[in-house]
Amino acid sequence: MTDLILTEQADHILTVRIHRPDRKNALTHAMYTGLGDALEQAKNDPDIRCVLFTGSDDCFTAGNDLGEFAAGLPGAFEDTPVGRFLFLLASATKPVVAAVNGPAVGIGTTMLLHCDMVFAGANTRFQMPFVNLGLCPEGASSLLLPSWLGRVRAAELLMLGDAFTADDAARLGLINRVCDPAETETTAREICTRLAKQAPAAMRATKALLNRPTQADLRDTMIAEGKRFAGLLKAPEAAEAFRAFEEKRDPDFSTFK
Ligand SMILES: C/C=C/C(=O)SCCNC(=O)CCNC(=O)[C@H](O)C(C)(C)COP(=O)(O)OP(=O)(O)OC[C@H]1O[C@@H](n2cnc3c(N)ncnc32)[C@H](O)[C@@H]1OP(=O)(O)O
Repeated sequence: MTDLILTEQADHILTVRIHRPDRKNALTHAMYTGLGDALEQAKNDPDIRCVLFTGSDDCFTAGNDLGEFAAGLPGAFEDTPVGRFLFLLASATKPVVAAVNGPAVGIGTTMLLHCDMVFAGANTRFQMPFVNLGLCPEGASSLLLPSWLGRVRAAELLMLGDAFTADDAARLGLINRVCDPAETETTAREICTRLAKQAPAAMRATKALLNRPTQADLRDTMIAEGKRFAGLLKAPEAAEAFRAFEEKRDPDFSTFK
């Protein structure tokens, strides 16, 4: 049980809030377990008709805790808390909405690819800096981004790993709306309220049909990504990237082959 993931159930909506302000909401194994537990709760409780993921007005999440990354993955990807969370998210049958502000880094961006609707504050900075960290894509982003955005746009986001704005994300079709950061959560909650009033069986069928084109390959993709990711985590390139982050400098990959 972690107090860094806060849940609240009201009006048929389960709000799941990432709350680790001193570390920019960076996600630890315990926090992934909390996120996975929340999705199990949503799956099993018929009173819950919609899930809302959020952080605070100035931060969604800085992605995986880099200190924990340095210690490697605790087991095969599919057995880790992050693997369980991503599988549960990708197989959720009820609508999932995200309200995002500030940094949404790494899994903070890729988890949104599995949300049904995403509302982002104008202060949001999305980023998938996997290669910049000596790592590779996760969360089935290597499957979903090229199929939705096209190969070259996906390669740009994943290979350069630059941050991009909420306006960029809206142009790419990755989010629904750019909001005033103070109103992102309220806007998302209004949508959740409407989703929770919709016919549940029709909603499940619609979600299943929207997911159908990629669903069969999602799990295999995540496992393939997870295998490479786990290998790269143990390699010197990632070690250099993590050291550089700690030392607040750019990584130097010039000597690696
Ligand atoms: C399977 C999942 C994969 C992934 O998610 S890969 C992605 C991993 N994440 C990252 O690479 C992001 C690393 N963090 C950053 O780049 C920056 O932060 C931000 C852009 C998110 C925010 O920058 P700024 O506003 O300048 O804040 P700050 O001073 O860098 O951070 C405040 C404190 O939070 C700690 N922190 C930030 N991100 C992480 C993290 N991901 N893991 C652990 N700690 C983190 C810092 O170190 C610092 O702490 P102190 O105040 O003690 O210096």
